[in-house]
Amino acid sequence: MQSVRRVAVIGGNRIPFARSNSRYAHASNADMLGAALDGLVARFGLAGQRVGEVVAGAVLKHSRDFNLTREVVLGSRLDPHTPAYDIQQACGTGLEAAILVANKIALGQIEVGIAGGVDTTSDAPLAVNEDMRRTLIQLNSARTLGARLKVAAKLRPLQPFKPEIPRNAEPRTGLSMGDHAAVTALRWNVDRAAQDELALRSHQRLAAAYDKGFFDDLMTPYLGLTRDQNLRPDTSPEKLGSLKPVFGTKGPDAERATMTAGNSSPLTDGASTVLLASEEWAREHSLPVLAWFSWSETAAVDFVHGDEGLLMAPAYAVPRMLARAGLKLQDFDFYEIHEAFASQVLATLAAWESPEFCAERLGLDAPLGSIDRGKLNVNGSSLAAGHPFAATGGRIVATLAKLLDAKGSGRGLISICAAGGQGVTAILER
Ligand SMILES: CC(=O)SCCNC(=O)CCNC(=O)[C@H](O)C(C)(C)COP(=O)(O)OP(=O)(O)OC[C@H]1O[C@@H](n2cnc3c(N)ncnc32)[C@H](O)[C@@H]1OP(=O)(O)O
Repeated sequence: MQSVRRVAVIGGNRIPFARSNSRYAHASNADMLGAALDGLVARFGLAGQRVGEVVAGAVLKHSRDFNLTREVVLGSRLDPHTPAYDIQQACGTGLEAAILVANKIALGQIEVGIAGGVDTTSDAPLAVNEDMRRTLIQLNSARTLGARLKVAAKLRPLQPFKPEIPRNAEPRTGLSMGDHAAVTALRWNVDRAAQDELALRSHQRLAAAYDKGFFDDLMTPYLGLTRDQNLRPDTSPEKLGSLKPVFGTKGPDAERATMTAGNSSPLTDGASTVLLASEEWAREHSLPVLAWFSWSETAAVDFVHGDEGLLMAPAYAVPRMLARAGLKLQDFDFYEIHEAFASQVLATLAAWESPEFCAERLGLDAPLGSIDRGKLNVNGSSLAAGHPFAATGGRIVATLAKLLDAKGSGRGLISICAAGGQGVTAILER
């Protein structure tokens, strides 16, 4: 096997993210991923080229989209001989796709690849209920009129019309992501003011990045949007402070609920793509390297039987990755911690500062310590940009790579929590 090679992040392209049921209400996952990919192909002159692999995914997708990514590639200007496939690791999908592509490049299996992700909650796959589904399948395979009538007789009036609507909830607990995060917020004493402050900063920083033109070469306008629709440059501590809690509002701790629509990421539609390549490929194509994709780690927590917290897996993944890379938590110029909820970011930082957590859960002699908050999500994150689940990883990789390129040297940490108690993390270097 070939020895490990350096993996270059060449650039990214996404479409502006839209609020659910708004500007992209009539766009499908294929439309949006196609738009993000078309922009990437145009930006890097990839039309007609056979790329080693395209890996992407969607958390919510229709059954017709069994290999959404391949369909999107076939509809793109890439050479149709480009292999492509879907993966799914909830909100970690986009970053995990980048890790898969990076690993193949590192091992010399491919020279260049594209990672991506897309999601829409506006076009969520509604299914008919279980009884109706089975009956329809039987009806379709019944061979004679008599057999069909027999199956059709099983249909009860109105019953067929009760759909199964996908819920943003954990199958094993029935709790939403937000309600899980609310339990963790209490466990780590994350207060409301700190969450609102993080949210405010996210909006201010994203707005400033747009004003500076930071996203000009990372984004393609789509369906009339040129900026993320959720961005509220005019939000204020007063407005954020006036919003009512929406998660953790039931049960004995309802009075202590702190999570609102302002300090939670919104339901969002959007897509992103990232171009990764070997150093040689970048040189041959005269494309500059923004950053190197150097380390990654995933972790999972037992949120069903244990008290680790559904969205706390990055708190475990990052220290493992640091140990392998021989780095300290403070050895970074940028920290990109996905803002699923402000409370999730703050609980993760509190865990790394906690001597008890670091000793008992991570087996460390000393806590990881605190980070320079000025280096955290410097161009905003999901609270302001929105969070189309599988597209968030690509947004973050491209953003961080460009930040490192602009700085000229340094290191950035990516941390993404995901449903199912998983966390996907990575390090980019320049
Ligand atoms: C691993 C992971 O990433 S887990 C995360 C997965 N994602 C999720 O779970 C999504 C969580 N989010 C949600 O479910 C929804 O967005 C909710 C429940 C938080 C909010 O939904 P909605 O109530 O539809 O949100 P909406 O956008 O209407 O906001 C509610 C109100 O807050 C206001 N608001 C929201 N954000 C802000 C802000 N930053 N500043 C000022 N006002 C705001 C809105 O204007 C609206 O006010 P109005 O009622 O006067 O019109």
